[in-house]
Amino acid sequence: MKLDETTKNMLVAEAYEAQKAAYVPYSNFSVGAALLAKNGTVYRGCNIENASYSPTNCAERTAFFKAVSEGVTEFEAIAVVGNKKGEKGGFCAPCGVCRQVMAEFCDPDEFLIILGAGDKTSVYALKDMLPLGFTNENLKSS
Ligand SMILES: O=c1ccn([C@H]2C[C@H](O)[C@@H](CO)O2)c(=O)[nH]1
Ligand SMILES: [Zn+2]
Repeated sequence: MKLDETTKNMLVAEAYEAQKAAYVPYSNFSVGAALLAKNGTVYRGCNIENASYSPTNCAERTAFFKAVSEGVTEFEAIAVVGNKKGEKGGFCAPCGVCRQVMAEFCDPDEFLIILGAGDKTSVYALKDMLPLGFTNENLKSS
């Protein structure tokens, strides 16, 4: 999919809005995500940390799970922004677990990951962020 500038900028702005809700008392690193579904709906997500650390949910997965829990499973693109509170920071690339969740629902050639940092953006296809990923294709009999 080719992403136009307006959509890209809208998604990054939505990701910055989502970032405001980040619950990050342990890392102080706030992440926001904005997931564009094929039906046009944008799902915002933030990271949500926990005193026990491992239950922490990343912003990207929060956005995906919000959408999937509402029956929406087809997606175009996600924008991600992240930085330490009070700092500017650079691009925040999705962690491996979030890339795996993306691979569950998204076409690796088509789905786009937009990284935002201030006015800068950088766009990647999922296949370039998760080469040779394990998917439901691997579970089919050969
Ligand atoms: O792409 C990323 C990378 C990190 N985090 C969160 C997890 C944790 O709350 C904090 C520091 O790792 O940032 C995300 O939400 N998304
Ligand atoms: Zn993650």
